[in-house]
Amino acid sequence: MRLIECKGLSKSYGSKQALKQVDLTLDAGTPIALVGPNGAGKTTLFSLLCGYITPTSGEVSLLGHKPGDAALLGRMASLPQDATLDPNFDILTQLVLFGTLQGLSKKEAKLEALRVLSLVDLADCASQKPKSLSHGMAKRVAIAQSLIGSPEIVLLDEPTAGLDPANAKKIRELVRELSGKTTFIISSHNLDELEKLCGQVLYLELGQLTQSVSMDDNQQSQFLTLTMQQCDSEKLLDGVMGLADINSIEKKQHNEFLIKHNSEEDYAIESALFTLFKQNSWQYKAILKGRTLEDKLFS
Ligand SMILES: Nc1ncnc2c1ncn2[C@@H]1O[C@H](COP(=O)(O)OP(=O)(O)OP(=O)(O)O)[C@@H](O)[C@H]1O
Repeated sequence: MRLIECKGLSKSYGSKQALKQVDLTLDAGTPIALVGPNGAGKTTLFSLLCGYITPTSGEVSLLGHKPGDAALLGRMASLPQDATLDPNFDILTQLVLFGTLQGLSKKEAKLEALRVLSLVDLADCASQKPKSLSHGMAKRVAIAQSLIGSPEIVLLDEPTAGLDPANAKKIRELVRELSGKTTFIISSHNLDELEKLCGQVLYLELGQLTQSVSMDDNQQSQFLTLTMQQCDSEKLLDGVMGLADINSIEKKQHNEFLIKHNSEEDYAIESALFTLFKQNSWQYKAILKGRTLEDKLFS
């Protein structure tokens, strides 16, 4: 069964068309990224998938059901960008309530609430009220809430925005760890993060789905992205072009170069590069097989 299917999905707010004829088919698996400039329609698409708003035209289904259908209770969840907690109740009480709304008994809901809080390292805060939490902690509680009942689909809108680097890393690890059972769809502006986490990247622009990029292409493609610590750029461009099986090398940004080659053996190219670096006493920082997500989307 398809995880998510959209056919000709459109949404207008008055005269503003936020989403235009989006056709989309997603299957369960590695996390899927949703990227696009401000105002591209990402939140609108998430809101349609959650059933918070209805389409102007077109169809959308999740696990074979319409958004908001009772059959999806406990099978899909979302972390909205502006998720807020009720200031009057402690964290545990709020999470237990969400568990019981999914059909768990009070006892089961309490165990589940504590389980998801420990996933985000906040079990110690269970009895605290939201006002005593930092912004990042509140965000982690909201992520915990979306994990109640181990849903098959979880939509995360900017899950690591505002989190410190250590906590952002923990959330990425958590998403990776839970990805066998849950398919995460993550809207974010952080391309580095999405590149590390996601198997597929959807690009929305002016309400239209303009690109769907598979990160697995990296393994097959004959590209290397080279980031140098220090080097003479002109000399590097000439030096690399002088190696066997090189089609082109392009400077992408400061100390970052994209190499296209026609060798079946990445290893042969890599070893020729290392020899070149040694001859010139250049230090490299990273060699990535394939192109960066930024390069795939914007060039
Ligand atoms: N309730 C609304 N009423 C009128 N226009 C809206 C409404 N919600 C969104 N829009 C408009 O629809 C378009 C898409 O907005 P949306 O919030 O879906 O974009 P987004 O990709 O999530 O943006 P961001 O990255 O800034 O969060 C924008 O032009 C926005 O101004």
